Amino acid sequence: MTTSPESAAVEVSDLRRRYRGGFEAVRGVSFTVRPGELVALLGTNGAGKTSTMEVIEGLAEPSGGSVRVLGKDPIRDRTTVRPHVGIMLQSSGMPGDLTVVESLRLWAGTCATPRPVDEALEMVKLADRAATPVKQLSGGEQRRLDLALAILGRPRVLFLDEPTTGLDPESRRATWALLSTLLAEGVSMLLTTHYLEEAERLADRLVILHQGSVVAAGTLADVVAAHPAEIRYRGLRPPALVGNETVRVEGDRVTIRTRSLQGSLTALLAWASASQVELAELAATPATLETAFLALSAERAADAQRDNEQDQLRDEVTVR
Ligand SMILES: Nc1ncnc2c1ncn2[C@@H]1O[C@H](COP(=O)(O)OP(=O)(O)OP(=O)(O)O)[C@@H](O)[C@H]1O
Repeated sequence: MTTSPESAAVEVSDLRRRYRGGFEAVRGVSFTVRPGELVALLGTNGAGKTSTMEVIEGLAEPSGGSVRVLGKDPIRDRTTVRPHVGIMLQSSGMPGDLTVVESLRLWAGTCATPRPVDEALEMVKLADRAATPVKQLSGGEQRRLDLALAILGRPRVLFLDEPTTGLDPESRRATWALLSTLLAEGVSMLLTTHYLEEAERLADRLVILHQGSVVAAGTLADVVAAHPAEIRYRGLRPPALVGNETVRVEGDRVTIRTRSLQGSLTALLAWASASQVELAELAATPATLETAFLALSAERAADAQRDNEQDQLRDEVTVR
């Protein structure tokens, strides 16, 4: 199966997924994974990441919109697409009585051009656990076996659902290094994670979901640039600085949010020096993915509360 180099590895257009019972978990999601890039799908619990992934992986039908993997429909064209795809679910579901090496051999039998099993074991640093029954693996070792199974068939596209959950910091870094190597070899990846550092390290682009919709997307720089930096200190309220700040004062705690960190900080220090004001515990922090993510969640919660209050008001007016 060939695709032209510029065609997308994954193309998701206006995807919708409604569960039996009527709940719509995915509400018009669109994004692209280009060849050789890693896109991280982020969002709070229940945002719709797994619901989206399952449709892309061909494990569930969409109720609207479309998904293409290597230009094909992952369900209708399953026999063409599946040999080129590696999937790491939240749990592989391998029988617990099989050993690690038996699991890999069993799975290798389903792949067209599998890697040697020993190579896959080395790649995830599980060679010393080859003869261990799967049910005796630790949670982190189980996750590494899941990854070995996903990469065994030399996939062109990898779907990774929380690949480093439960891994210790050293194993997490080893997994990041392995994924970086595969990316450099041209493998395309779509990954979900709750570890924002993982997304910062690995992702070429981010897609942030909230209640089934995309609320932010782009490179890390794009997503973070949409959010202000913060300056905090204890002391007096400052005058207007460069003009685009918002200032919050609680007791003697001052928080300034600004889109021009250098300009605001320079003006603040100049004022403090000229007025001989002390800025105790002064700290300046640029926006990070974490602050952007928390701000997006807080904005959406505030939107939901406002909608709720408006609905209540409307109901009260209707009753009267
Ligand atoms: N089988 C189902 N039937 C009905 N609703 C479901 C079903 N599975 C998931 N949901 C709902 O769909 C929404 C999205 O769930 P999903 O598992 O996709 O979220 P997620 O972003 O992967 O969350 P997490 O980070 O907790 O894994 C949630 O509100 C969830 O309760």
